Amino acid sequence: MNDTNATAPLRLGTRRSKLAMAQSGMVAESVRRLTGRPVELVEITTYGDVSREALAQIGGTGVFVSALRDALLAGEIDFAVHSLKDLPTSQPDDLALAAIPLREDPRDVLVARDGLTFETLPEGSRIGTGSPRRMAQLNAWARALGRRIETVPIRGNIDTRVGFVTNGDLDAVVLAAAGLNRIGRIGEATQFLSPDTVLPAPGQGALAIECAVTNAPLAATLAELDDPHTRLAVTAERSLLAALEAGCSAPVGALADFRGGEGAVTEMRLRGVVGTTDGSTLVQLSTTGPVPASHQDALALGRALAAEMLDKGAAGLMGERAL
Ligand SMILES: NCc1[nH]cc(CCC(=O)O)c1CC(=O)O
Repeated sequence: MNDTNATAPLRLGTRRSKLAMAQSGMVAESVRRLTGRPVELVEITTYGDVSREALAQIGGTGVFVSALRDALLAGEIDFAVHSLKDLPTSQPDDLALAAIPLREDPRDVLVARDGLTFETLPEGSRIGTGSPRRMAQLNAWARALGRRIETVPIRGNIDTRVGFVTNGDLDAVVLAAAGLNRIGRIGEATQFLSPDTVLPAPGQGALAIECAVTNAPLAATLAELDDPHTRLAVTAERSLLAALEAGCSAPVGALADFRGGEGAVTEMRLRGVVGTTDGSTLVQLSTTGPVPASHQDALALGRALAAEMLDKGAAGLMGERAL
């Protein structure tokens, strides 16, 4: 590792996409401020970047992360930044999630032509998303409004997906607010989708900073960038996902948020949804209780809500692999 020389640059492994570079750049700046050491970006190509298959069909989780993890374990880089929602729920023993910084907006947004919203899009509008979770909830929403929409499977980076609207191929696309914001295009969102209607992916909007467990001094330093409430929230969300035995491409949404009085946070609410991609069936549940006192308590909360969802028929919906 690099810590033998306290002035040597720290090597931050990153994917080449605009989003990954933006996220890595933000974290690099924080780590520079924290350590006083230079941080060097090392570009790495992952399978998720080169594959042309629909993400839901590649089958495995973590297509964006394995090459970064290989580089960490090979000692080619010192740390890596991931979108937490792209990380598999099981953590390898030899890698540490050293920090989960304060999460930004977890919501999905609509980017529609002509400033339209979900409610003002004309009948039969074509809405692009490659995510079974988004399809299920958009179709359920349309059914509830007595409206007809068509969800169209797309993939590609954020610029490509927004491009389907600007070039006139689609009426709208749905994206994560956080990603759009990080690449400087949040101004093009025409509607922020309330989690009451569309729950985001578990961990959406949060970053994960990972390093090798053997690099204990670096892990301890990076831990200063951790936000404990964000970590509790995403731990519960990901525990729910794991307990439903669902991968990152499954039609599962989850969001934990905090409530309290007089500035003090006292309660955490966890909401979860699973559905069929046609939106004909959604199992959506919520639980609220004291802020989990530990990582173990957050895991237990996610498992408990998942068990309730399975009781209500979620198991039958998990088998479905979208498109
Ligand atoms: N699926 C890819 C992906 N992974 C993370 C983000 C956005 C950033 C985040 O959620 O932190 C996106 C783009 C999107 O879903 O629109």
